[in-house]
Amino acid sequence: MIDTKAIEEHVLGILEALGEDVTREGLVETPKRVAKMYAEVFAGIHYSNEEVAQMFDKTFTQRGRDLVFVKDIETFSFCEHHMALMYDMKISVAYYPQGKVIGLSKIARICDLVCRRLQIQERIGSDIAEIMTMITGSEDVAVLIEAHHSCMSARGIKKTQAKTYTQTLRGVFAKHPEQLGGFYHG
Ligand SMILES: Nc1nc2c(ncn2[C@@H]2O[C@H](COP(=O)(O)OP(=O)(O)OP(=O)(O)O)[C@@H](O)[C@H]2O)c(=O)[nH]1
Ligand SMILES: [Zn+2]
Repeated sequence: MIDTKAIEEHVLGILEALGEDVTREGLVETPKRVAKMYAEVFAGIHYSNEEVAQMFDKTFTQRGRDLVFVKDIETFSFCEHHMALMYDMKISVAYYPQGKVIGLSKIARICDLVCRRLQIQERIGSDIAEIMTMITGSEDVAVLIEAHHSCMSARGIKKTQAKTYTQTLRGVFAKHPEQLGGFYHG
C-alpha cells in the first residue's frame, strides 16, 4: 500500500524547499490532501497486469467473432518522467472475441486502473492490450489513445495544441489496421 505518512512528510519538505510558509491557512492541510490525492490517482501502482485481469474477469459466452469496439473512454493519467498530468485522454479498445466477450464496463475499468499508475502513453496501450488478451483469450486487440501531456503544454516546450496519438495493434490488427475502419487514425 501507499505510505501516506511518508508522502505527507515529503510534500511538507517540498513546500519548505519552495520557500513557502507552511503554517499559512491554505497550506496547513496540503501535505495531507496531496497524500490522499496520490492514494486515489495512483491506486493502480500496486496491482500487476495479471491482478487487474483477475479483478475484471467477467465474461459471457458468445459465438461468432464480430468486432467489438469501445470508443472514447475518457480518462487521465500521470507521466512518469515529470509526474505531470496527461489530460483530455480518450482511449478506444477493439478486439475480435474468441468464444467469449468481456463485460463492456470492465473495459473502461481496466483503462482507468492502468492509468492510475505513473505511466507513458505507449505503455498504457500495451498494458491494456495485455490485460484484454488475458481475460478474453483473444490476440486480436487494438488500443488507440489520444492525449494532451501537460509536461509538453504547461512547461518546457509549451506546445498547448499538440496532441499525441498512439496505436497498440496486436494480432490481426497489426497486419490489417484497416479492419478498424473509420476508427483508425493512420
Ligand atoms: N514517449 C513518451 N515520452 C513522454 C511521455 N510523457 C512524457 N514524455 C517525454 O519524456 C521526455 C523526458 O525527457 P528529458 O530530456 O529527460 O526531460 P526534460 O529535460 O524535462 O525534457 P523536455 O520536456 O524536453 O524539457 C520528454 O521528452 C517528455 O516529453 C510519454 O507518454 N511517452
Ligand atoms: Zn512528462
